[in-house]
Amino acid sequence: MTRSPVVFRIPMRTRFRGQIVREGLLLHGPAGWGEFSPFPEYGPRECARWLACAREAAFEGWPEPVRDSVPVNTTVPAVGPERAFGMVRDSGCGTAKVKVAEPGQSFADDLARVEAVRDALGPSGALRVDANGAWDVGQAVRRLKELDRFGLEYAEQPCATLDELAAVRRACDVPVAADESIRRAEDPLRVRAAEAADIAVVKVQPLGGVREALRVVEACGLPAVVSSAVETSVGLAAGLALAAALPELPYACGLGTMSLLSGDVVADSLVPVDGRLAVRRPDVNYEHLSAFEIESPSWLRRMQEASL
Ligand SMILES: O=C(O)CCC(=O)c1ccccc1C(=O)O
Ligand SMILES: [Mg+2]
Repeated sequence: MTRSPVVFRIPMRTRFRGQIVREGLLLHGPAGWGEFSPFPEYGPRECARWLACAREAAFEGWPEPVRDSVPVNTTVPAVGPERAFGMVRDSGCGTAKVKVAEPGQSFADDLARVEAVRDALGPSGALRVDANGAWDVGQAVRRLKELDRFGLEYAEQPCATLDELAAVRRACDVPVAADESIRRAEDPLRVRAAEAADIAVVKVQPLGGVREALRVVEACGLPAVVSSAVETSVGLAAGLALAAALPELPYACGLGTMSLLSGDVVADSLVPVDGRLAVRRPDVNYEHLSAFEIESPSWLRRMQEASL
């Protein structure tokens, strides 16, 4: 029996991307549950791809995995150094991604957070930063050189545009990863043509599902880092299916984001153990779900508008 869509609202443990709650809609079909949780600022055109991902999960299921677990990074929001140290130590992950250049934060705050994360990881850990496109080329080059004192694996979206990313790449040794330039682009393949990045960050919801993301990665020809959009374990499972199905997986995935949410809609959450997620698809648990379920005609409308 197919169930009606359910809307959830889950408080975040710390503010992330300026948000304090994560909302979305869960869609049920013969293949299981899918998550439709575009960010508030996304319009119907972008939302159509997010919905395609939920529909693939609910009606088709995913391609066969080629591995049974995947390495993940822990994600460190714009918190103070003590908190950042504790989050990384408690995560058990050997790779950490640190948010930098967030509104209201100074570069001194970023430096202190990155230093604390390096201390928590030890010298053998991998440390990446994500500026969400906030720097201009000059700032990016100077700041990445300074942050690289702590040893950077790569910098995610240091600047907003492809031309800027290409300029940063030419001027600095830290590898560049494209996130928003893939996630919000009409044509994600332009990243490669512009020689704007060394690495492609791929998220299944904004790309339109696991199969579509596999096609984008193949056509793009860059090594992929599979990441979440901070989803419940229903949405994370789709990202995990992509990471499990990619022919090559050279980097830890940004799928260790359950720790950013205060609850989940499944009983057996996709939480990493020793820095890895076992490849599986947890089922919705109605007791957990009911704790976060809300009435929301606006989410049903958002889904309809994304279908037009
Ligand atoms: O990559 C990760 O570690 C987690 C995902 C993440 O950072 C993220 C989650 C939601 C929206 C934007 C981003 C981002 O990478 O900028
Ligand atoms: Mg990013």
